[in-house]
Amino acid sequence: MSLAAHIVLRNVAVSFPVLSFRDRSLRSRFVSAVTLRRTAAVPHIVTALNDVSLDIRAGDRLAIVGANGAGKTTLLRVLAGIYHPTAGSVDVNGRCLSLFDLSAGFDEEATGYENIIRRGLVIGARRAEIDARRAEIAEFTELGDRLDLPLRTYSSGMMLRLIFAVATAVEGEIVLLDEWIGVGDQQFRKKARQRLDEIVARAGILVLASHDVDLIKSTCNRAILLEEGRITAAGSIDEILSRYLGGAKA
Ligand SMILES: Nc1ncnc2c1ncn2[C@@H]1O[C@H](COP(=O)(O)OP(=O)(O)OP(=O)(O)O)[C@@H](O)[C@H]1O
Repeated sequence: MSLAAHIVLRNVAVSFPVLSFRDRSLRSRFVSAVTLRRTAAVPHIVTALNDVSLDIRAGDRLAIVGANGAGKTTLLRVLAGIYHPTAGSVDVNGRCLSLFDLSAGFDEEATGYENIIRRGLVIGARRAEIDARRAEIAEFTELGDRLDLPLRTYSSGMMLRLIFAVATAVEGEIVLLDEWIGVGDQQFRKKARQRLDEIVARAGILVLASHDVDLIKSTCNRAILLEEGRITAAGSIDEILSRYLGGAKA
């Protein structure tokens, strides 16, 4: 386990400027089309994270808990360096392995082999590292010659095998996960689960954003509750889960 890994967030905010259209009725769209007048776009700011401060140290298995839209994925993306905060500071010390946003980096027209490289770069691997592990990744997928075919010809189970094989061939001191990736058929699932367990055991830090109470309880040792982009509680798993589940026994 890496003892150097740590993450410090201070007063982090993430906002998205979006344009919304106040009146999208059929009538108003017809009038706009006939008069060539454009429907007024209304600028709007969505605040996904607000004033988030957090210290995560080696040995922490942190669960991010919260309702839909609370900001969990946005927080993972900030930790992964995909989003830069609009306010506050983010200090991530250690290499991140991003095992969420499963479809990011894939190209439907590229072959399985080409996609191994694309996806590897997206999750944080270096090109030389992917090249060195190409054969091992290919073997883990058990897809054989199908790796020479374009991704659009893959079934969803085959696609998941590829995603998982790439993800687990790369080491990370900090592992960022949303759900435990449930992959393929029974035989592959067992092999995948074992590999993921090893990765998590080796990681200095695990951050897991999930709605799965059993997974959180079996994996994490501390938790935060996100509500409308803010951390409203931090503490033990039982404490945070019972608060999240509305006082029901977790
Ligand atoms: N790219 C974006 N543009 C505009 N708004 C966004 C964007 N990404 C996220 N949001 C908004 O930010 C808020 C937090 O979204 P986020 O995906 O982080 O929530 P979440 O807790 O992961 O939700 P879920 O449990 O449903 O996956 C939501 O209101 C969402 O609509």
